[in-house]
Parts: sequence; structure tokens; C-alpha cells
Amino acid sequence: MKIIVLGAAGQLGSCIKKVAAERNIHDLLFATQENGNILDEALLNKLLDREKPEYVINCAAYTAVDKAEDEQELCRRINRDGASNVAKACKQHNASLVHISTDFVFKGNVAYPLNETDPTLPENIYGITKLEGETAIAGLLPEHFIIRTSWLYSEFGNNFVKTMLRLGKDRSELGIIADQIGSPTYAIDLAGAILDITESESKSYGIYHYSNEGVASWYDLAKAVFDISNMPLRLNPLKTAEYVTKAVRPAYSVMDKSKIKSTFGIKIPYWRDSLAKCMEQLAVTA
Ligand SMILES: NC(=O)C1=CN([C@@H]2O[C@H](COP(=O)(O)OP(=O)(O)OC[C@H]3O[C@@H](n4cnc5c(N)ncnc54)[C@H](OP(=O)(O)O)[C@@H]3O)[C@@H](O)[C@H]2O)C=CC1
Ligand SMILES: Cc1cn([C@H]2C[C@H](O)[C@@H](COP(=O)(O)OP(=O)(O)O[C@H]3O[C@@H](C)C(=O)[C@@H](O)[C@H]3O)O2)c(=O)[nH]c1=O
Repeated sequence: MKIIVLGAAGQLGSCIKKVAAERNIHDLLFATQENGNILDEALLNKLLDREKPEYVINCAAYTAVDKAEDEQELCRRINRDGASNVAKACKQHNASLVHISTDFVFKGNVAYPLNETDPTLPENIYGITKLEGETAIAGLLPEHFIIRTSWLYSEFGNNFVKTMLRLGKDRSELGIIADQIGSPTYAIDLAGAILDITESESKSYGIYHYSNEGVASWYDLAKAVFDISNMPLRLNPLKTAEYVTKAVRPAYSVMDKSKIKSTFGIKIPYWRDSLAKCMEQLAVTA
């Protein structure tokens, strides 16, 4: 079964590459911006024409949440128009699409785990354009799996866990927001779930939520990182108002994962267990 992974040089793309190799799944083509620019419709069509994939996994996105507030046009082109281009190419070539979206499509003003039908109301440009991408795909291609995930980290790319380890080397104390609540997700676990879905060849298309089990604040996540790595840093819990950022982030964006678990039989690890695994990998590569 042929699969094309777009945005393959990013964090999640790299995790899919690693998990696919571990599982001996070899019929994947990993496309970067060079040979799979999602803003270039002709290039995408040529790629799908040549490879004739059953699935396209779109990991390509604009993910710089604060910078997006100053680069709205570029962010929208990639997250809305790029997603739409990918869906059109899939439609033309009879491929199913696995597309990745975010918890930041929610406003975050309710304190219960959000399911796939709960109302969306993104508050920053990244979230707004990701939701526009979801809507564009749903309107163009019924054969889609849109997987909303949250707080991705891994041994690859840029992420909060690696930022903490970098800052922790030079500082004796850090202030971390403690009133934004979500679910950290090891991108390796998400990569495994995505491959479970493609391997299942299921036709249960639609939106799905996936994160690791459990909930945490950014403060909890940072604390766990420094505890696991035995770094004696002083962490100060902050209120959102005390740590000014360009983009507004949801106060509560925990997602209900019942649908993905019951539809595909996916087992989801607890976030702290997965964090420990990632830290082991980071220690090996350090
Ligand atoms: N990171 C997170 O915490 C979360 C991410 N997500 C979603 O998960 C997905 C994967 O995220 P992640 O891997 O962390 O993000 P990364 O930023 O690590 O990877 C995104 C990749 O997309 C590439 N890209 C950008 N523009 C284009 C383009 N025009 N054509 C092709 N490729 C392009 C980037 O290339 P380059 O680096 O060269 O610009 C980069 O390699 C995204 O859809 C994101 O919105 C959802 C929730 C949480
Ligand atoms: C570096 C740092 C961040 N923070 C806060 C700011 C912010 O509220 C939170 C996370 O900051 P970051 O900028 O690392 O993470 P951010 O880029 O906001 O992470 C988001 O990325 C996008 C792509 C998603 O889709 C989301 O699910 C989510 O993972 O931590 C502190 O409180 N102290 C610090 O020292």
C-alpha cells in the first residue's frame, strides 16, 4: 500500500519515518517542501500521478503560533490553501487523506474533555487557519481523516520539551504558565496511531481527536521534564497574564479520545510514561 507523507522533514513527519521503519512498513514516500510543496498544485498533482498512493498523510503546516500573528497571510496560505491543494490532488487521484489539526481550534473556555462535535472557536491565527484547512478538506474530499492533536513533543524538531531542556541548561529558575491545561502528546505515539489507521484500510472517515492520556498544565509538563532529567531547577507557576505572548492560547483544550479508540481499537499511553520514553531517546542522542 503506497503512502505519501507531506511535510516529512518536520517533527511528526520524522516520527512517522521512524515508526514505519520499526514496523517494517516500507512503501512510504517522504516528501519535503522541495518535492512536495503544498502551495504548488501542479507539483502535487505530478507527485500523485507518478506515485499513485492510496493514502496521503499531510504533516505540512505553518506551526509558529506567535509568529503567525505577524505572518497571517503566509500562515493562511499554508494551513488553509495548502490543505485545500492537498485535498484537491487526493480527489483527482483517488487517494484518502490523513490530515493533522490541532486543539487550538477550540476557544478553551469549557472545563470538560472536548469531543469532535463540540463547537470550535479558535482565538489565534494559527488555530483559525488550521480550522479553515479542516473546513476546506471536508468540503472537497469525503475520504479524509482529520486528526486533531495537542502539545506535540519528540526527539525531533522544535517543541516545548526540547525548549525546556535548552533553557534549563543556562537558567536556575524558570516561570511557566500553570493555568493553561491540555494533554501533552509524544509525536511517536501519534505516528503509530496514524499508521494504525492507514494499515486498517478503514473507511470510517471523519474528524478524530488524539492526544496522550491524562491532563497537565505547561508547568506540570516542564516540572516532569526536569524531574525525569534530574535537573534541580526552580520552577515558578505563572498565570497566563504574567507571561505575555503575541497569540492567545486556550485555557483548557483537553480532548475526548473515545471515538478514535473505539473506531480503530487504538490504545493510548499516559503522557508521563511517554515523556519518560522520549527523554530516554533524547539522552541517547545528546
Ligand atoms: N507541534 C505541535 O505541538 C502540534 C502540531 N499539530 C499539527 O501537527 C502537524 C505536524 O506538526 P509538526 O510536525 O510538529 O510541525 P513542524 O513545524 O515540525 O513541521 C511542519 C513541516 O511542514 C513543512 N512545510 C511548511 N510549509 C510547507 C509547504 N508549503 N509545503 C510542504 N511542506 C511545508 C515545514 O517545512 P520547513 O521546516 O522547511 O518550513 C515542516 O517540515 C501540523 O499540521 C501541526 O499543525 C497539532 C497539534 C500540536
Ligand atoms: C518557553 C516558555 C513557554 N511558556 C508557555 C507559553 C505557552 O503558553 C506555552 C507553550 O509554549 P510554546 O510556544 O512552546 O508552545 P506552542 O507553540 O504554543 O504549542 C502549540 O503548538 C501548536 C503548533 C499546537 O498545535 C498546540 O497544540 C501547541 O502544542 O508555554 C512559559 O510559560 N514559559 C516559558 O519559558
